[in-house]
Amino acid sequence: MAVLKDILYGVAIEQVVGSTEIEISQLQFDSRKVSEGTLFVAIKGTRSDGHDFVKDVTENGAKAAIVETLPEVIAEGVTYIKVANSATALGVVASNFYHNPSSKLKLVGVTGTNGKTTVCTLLYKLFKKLGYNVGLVSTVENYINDLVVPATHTTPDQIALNQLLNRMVDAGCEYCFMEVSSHSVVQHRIDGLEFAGGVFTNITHDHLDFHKTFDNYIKAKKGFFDNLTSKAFALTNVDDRNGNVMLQNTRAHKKTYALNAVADFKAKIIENLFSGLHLDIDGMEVYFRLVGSFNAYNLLAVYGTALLLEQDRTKVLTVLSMLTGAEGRFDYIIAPNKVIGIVDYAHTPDALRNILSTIENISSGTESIITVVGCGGDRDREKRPIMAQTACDWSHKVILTSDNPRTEKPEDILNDMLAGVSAVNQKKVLTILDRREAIKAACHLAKPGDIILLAGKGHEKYQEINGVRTDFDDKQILTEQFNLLA
Ligand SMILES: CC(=O)N[C@H]1[C@@H](OP(=O)(O)OP(=O)(O)OC[C@H]2O[C@@H](n3ccc(=O)[nH]c3=O)[C@H](O)[C@@H]2O)O[C@H](CO)[C@@H](O)[C@@H]1O[C@H](C)C(=O)N[C@@H](C)C(=O)N[C@H](CCC(=O)O)C(=O)O
Ligand SMILES: Nc1ncnc2c1ncn2[C@@H]1O[C@H](COP(=O)(O)OP(=O)(O)OP(=O)(O)O)[C@@H](O)[C@H]1O
Ligand SMILES: N[C@H](CCC[C@H](N)C(=O)O)C(=O)O
Ligand SMILES: [Mg+2]
Repeated sequence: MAVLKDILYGVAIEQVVGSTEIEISQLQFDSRKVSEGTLFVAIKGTRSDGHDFVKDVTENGAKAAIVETLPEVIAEGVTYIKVANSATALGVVASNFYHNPSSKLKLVGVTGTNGKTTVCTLLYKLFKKLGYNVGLVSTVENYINDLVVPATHTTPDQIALNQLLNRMVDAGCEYCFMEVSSHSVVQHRIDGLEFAGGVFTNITHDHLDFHKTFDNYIKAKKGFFDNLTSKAFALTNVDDRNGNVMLQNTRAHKKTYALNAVADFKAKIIENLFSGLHLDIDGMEVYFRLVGSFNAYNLLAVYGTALLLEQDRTKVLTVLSMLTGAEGRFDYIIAPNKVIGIVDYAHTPDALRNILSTIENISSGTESIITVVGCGGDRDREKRPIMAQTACDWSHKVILTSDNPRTEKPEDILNDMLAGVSAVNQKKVLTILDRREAIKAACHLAKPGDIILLAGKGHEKYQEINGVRTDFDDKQILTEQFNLLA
């Protein structure tokens, strides 16, 4: 419970109709979940407009509504707060309602097309091992210290996020590492939060269905840094061509990391092996268990963040050298007949190219690389032909299959992918709609020593077809198939 006036603190109010001295029992932006005493926040979404439900919610017990446009009929006993942006207002109100949790711990946000989960998960594991109570907000799962809280989004909505952060504060967490998706910046899910720091990994092709242009996508990521305060740090990858763009208008302390460019935190790859990376990191030679040159960037981002959070350099590197990455990222198993299977979450062209070039670099050159890959439905269509082409360019055999078709026809997605397969590559490609059958086929094709890459689903435990999620786990299916191989 809270008094409306108190939780409106910091909201840019344009007009108030009714009393703000009323008790609020819960916050809600979904009319279907309103109960007695709710403060409803009307948000214009991608499919509908919350303002269309303001009348319904007041009939169902809502006592107040935050709106961008006042309704024609003002219900008696209901308070209306008019603002310019209700999603931003929700961020501020949710923060107040849950006692401003982000100001009570050190919250670090990580943004970028790829590497967010890896960097946040490593930071979470590192700070736990350094002896702190820590929270994690990530695509795979959220953590309140040791307690797992299932994740629904990469970055939760304003209410879920502040509620989660509040539980972290109650559990004594001193740090929280969270992924900041570009959707969350544009939809103001992170508004009202106080960040101790922001980290940028990279930006490459993805989510153009939502952002429409690459420029808008860059602006979305930059928006996160633009809103950091002068007390925060902004750590960016300056080997990425847009790394410096993130720092252009930020008030935060600007810090950089790179393998190639001049930067505050530097690393060099000494060896990149199947067993892990051997790096020179700020003049110290360290072995890490993560594989692939892209992970040198992730490790460097983690190292830089830990130092900016005033941790001891030697302790950080010692712990970091023992850590494994996030579930479903370069997760490999070896069959009894010595076929190697790798499950990875590469679901963008850049990630797919990185993972396949890593596999090529660490393979002996005599084995075949068999890639099983699909593209998500109701998501960026433009990446589909590019991902198929990338798979062909770096593999000996490619099986195109389904990866969460959602509400789209799986055949249509495969046709979009096939458009990227050149005439010369046609003979490499098979299309098998059913992902389980595609994995089985890859296992049948593989000879001892060959490498199978299952890309795109990583940790996911479901396949979403026609809006229905059924149990599906790439690694489990691969393990079953491997056990059948003599
Ligand atoms: C495209 C997108 O991002 N959609 C998110 C968005 O929903 P929306 O804009 O479509 O909402 P809408 O259906 O148009 O409704 C608008 C408003 O009316 C309200 N409403 C609607 C119907 C009704 O009967 N009553 C009612 O009150 C809704 O609650 C909402 O407040 O706001 C919702 C509430 O915060 C999110 O749950 C929803 O995420 C959907 C499920 C989603 O799939 N999002 C993905 C694309 C996403 O966010 N991904 C990113 C990153 C991915 C990555 O890691 O690369 C993430 O952070 O997870
Ligand atoms: N720094 C990086 N640069 C490029 N590719 C990377 C990097 N780190 C990881 N990848 C690739 O991207 C995939 C996804 O990594 P990760 O889950 O860490 O990214 P993410 O940014 O959290 O993705 P999402 O947007 O889905 O939340 C990995 O499985 C790997 O193939
Ligand atoms: N968080 C990303 C993950 C995509 C993973 C892939 N398996 C897919 O379903 O497209 C998204 O929602 O776009
Ligand atoms: Mg993620």
